[in-house]
Amino acid sequence: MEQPHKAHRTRKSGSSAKKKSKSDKNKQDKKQNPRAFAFTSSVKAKRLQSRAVEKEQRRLHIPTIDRSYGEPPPFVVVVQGPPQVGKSLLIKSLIKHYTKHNVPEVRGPITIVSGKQRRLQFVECPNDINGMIDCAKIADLALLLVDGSYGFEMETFEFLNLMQNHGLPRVMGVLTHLDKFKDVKKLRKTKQRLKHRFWTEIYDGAKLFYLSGLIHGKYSKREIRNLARFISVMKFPPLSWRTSHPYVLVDRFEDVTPPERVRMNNKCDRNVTIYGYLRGCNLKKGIKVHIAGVGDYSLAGVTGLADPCPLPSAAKKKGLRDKEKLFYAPMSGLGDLLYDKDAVYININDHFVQFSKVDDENGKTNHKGMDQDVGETLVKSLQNTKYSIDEKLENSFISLFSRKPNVSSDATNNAKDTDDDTEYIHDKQYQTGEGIANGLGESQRAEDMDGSESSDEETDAKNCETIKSGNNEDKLVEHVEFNDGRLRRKAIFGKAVNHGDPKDSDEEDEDDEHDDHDEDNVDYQSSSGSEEGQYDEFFLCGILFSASELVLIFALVEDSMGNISKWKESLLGRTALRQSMNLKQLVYGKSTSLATSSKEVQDSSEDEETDDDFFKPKGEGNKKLREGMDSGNVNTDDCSKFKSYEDLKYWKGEEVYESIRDRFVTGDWSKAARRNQVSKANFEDDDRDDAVYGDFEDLETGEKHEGHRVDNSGSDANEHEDESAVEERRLKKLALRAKFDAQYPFSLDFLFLFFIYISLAEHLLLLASQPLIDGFSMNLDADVMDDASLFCFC
Ligand SMILES: Nc1nc2c(ncn2[C@@H]2O[C@H](COP(=O)(O)OP(=O)(O)OP(=O)(O)O)[C@@H](O)[C@H]2O)c(=O)[nH]1
Repeated sequence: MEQPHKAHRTRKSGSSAKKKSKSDKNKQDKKQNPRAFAFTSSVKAKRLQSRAVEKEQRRLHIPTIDRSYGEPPPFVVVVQGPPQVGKSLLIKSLIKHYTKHNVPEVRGPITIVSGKQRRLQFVECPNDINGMIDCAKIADLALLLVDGSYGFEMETFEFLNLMQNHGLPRVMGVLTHLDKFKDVKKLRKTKQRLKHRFWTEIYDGAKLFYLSGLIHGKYSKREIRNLARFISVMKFPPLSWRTSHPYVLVDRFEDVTPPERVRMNNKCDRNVTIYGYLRGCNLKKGIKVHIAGVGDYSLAGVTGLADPCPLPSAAKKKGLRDKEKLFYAPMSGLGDLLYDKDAVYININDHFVQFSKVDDENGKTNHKGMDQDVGETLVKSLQNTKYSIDEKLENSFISLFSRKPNVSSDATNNAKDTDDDTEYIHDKQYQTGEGIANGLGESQRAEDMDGSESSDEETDAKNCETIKSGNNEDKLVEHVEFNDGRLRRKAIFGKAVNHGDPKDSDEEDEDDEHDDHDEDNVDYQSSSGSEEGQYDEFFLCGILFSASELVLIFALVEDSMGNISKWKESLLGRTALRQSMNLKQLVYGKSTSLATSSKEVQDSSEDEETDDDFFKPKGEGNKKLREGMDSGNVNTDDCSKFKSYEDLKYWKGEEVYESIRDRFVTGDWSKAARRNQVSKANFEDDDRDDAVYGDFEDLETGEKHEGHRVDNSGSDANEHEDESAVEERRLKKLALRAKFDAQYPFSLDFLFLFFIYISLAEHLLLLASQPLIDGFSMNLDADVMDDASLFCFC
């Protein structure tokens, strides 16, 4: 008989029971059939909604009306960068990518068809300011090439600035020469730093491409493809000024002046035909045109020609056929034809030409025993030259000024120690803006590069006269140096000075230490022992002392410091020259007082060996000046005025004090009246004296001038009458006063004192009634208190 199985008993305790309860709980928590992407919390829902709205908002733009019709002209891609950065190579690589053709030389604009609806015209920006200005005017896209191994150079920022002034087109950065970095870590760091700087200068998130190096003398195909794709899909918003003005980028021109006219007069007016795509708006016949670098001319006529590089047919198909990948580069010698100003050249590839290079080692030709022809030798020697004249000229440069700065021998040694092939020339400082594309409203200051390797920084600090002030991050310092056999103008921002040689990867590990060191370097000018510190001191002195004193002080410092302070000589001279000349001096000439004071300065500087003379109190000079005035030294202050200092009274005398006192209520008025009479009499006497001096004889002409003599005899009687009247008045006054004194027994003095006492007594009473400090009161004598109360109540 079959026994029934025992029913499974679920565990109530133990590990398996625990596990079971846990899984049951999870099952309960999980919602049945939850909907994908549906929100469960209201907060999350709100957040999602606001994010979606923001995204939508960001997509909205002010609509730009594109008024162009027909086939759009090719977009101009300007490739710009400092010399030898790889501009030509990039253009060649891009053209190779788009058209599968090799361009032997980049000359003039090169037009290519890059897509079904798009043509591009590549232009290499020349390395001169005029070329940059012209290119900034026409660029739809600017590819800014930067030598990554060296850092930013001034050309880049100059061009950015120019573009900003002409309406900023699309800008993309391309870093080259990155293969010079041996250390990956350092490469990564440099890339990051340059990217952030680029963002700071243009706008946050501006595109920066990296070309990691050369493969068989060309950039990597993958990198070029990426760059080309980016250019192909890029949108070029029309710039308003350009769309309303017609302009032509000339890609070919021909001189069509009749040759006979040129033969007759080489400097006759020429007729030139120019070819190019018309951009902006329509061009009218007879309109005045400006040819960049040439001048203003009137157009004789405009003709529409067949498109030399047409867009492919509009048939619906994917991509371009090879046949449709057209390009047009009339100045670059493409298609073996090169158009020049007055000629057309046919280019024959080198491998078609057989040069007879069969010379032996000694340079003698084995011509089957025959002697070599002179002409043949000349041709062969021409063939043997390694570089053409053009190349030689390009590589050479004329230096008008001595390149080496007058640095101290120590500094030069230091520079040599750290970097042998780098010679620093000078620094200039610029103020960069808050970022070139501020107008776009999207630029934000990215975090500044953190300073890194400072091995070269020390040399920078020593060799360059860098003037730093204010916010260092905004300062763009031009740093001219001799590097790689040519002059380069490095752009340095604030504390991020030289980011270093890509080869010195060993130093990278010590970054942190160097960071600290960097900061030290930034502060080098504030260190007291440095020359910069002394420079500050100089200006401090300039504020505290007048120019003449400054000269003296420096003379003393000069003596005590010997050769150390030699650098101040020029400053000293300049300060002495810059002694301020005021308007009065310019009009009336240097007054004698100044002359004397400067004489004094000279004298004292001559006697500067004696310290006693030097340490004179500050007001000494002024005192002497005053003495000079007192002794009747006229014209000391203003030549135009005559001021006799003898006439002035000496106000500090006891007598004068008394006379003043008598003029107040408390004084003796009668005395004052008497004194007045005396002074008046004196004054009249003086007048009489003046009258005596009034007549004189002109010795030159023999004429005699008589002063206005006043006949006093007639007026004597009147005088006596006046005197008696004054005496009468005085007596009257005295009588009045006596009467007043009789009425009021207190004199005025007494009344005055009386009022003072009253106010004092009030004060005392007040003090006595109030405890001074926590329960302490003033213990005053009972008599004093009585007196005080008496005063108060009377
Ligand atoms: N190692 C290395 N060399 C490069 C790189 N890019 C360019 N070069 C080399 O730099 C040299 C100059 O290249 P070009 O394309 O003539 O430079 P450029 O800017 O047109 O020079 P200019 O027209 O004289 O201003 C060439 O020998 C290139 O091979 C790079 O990324 N790495």
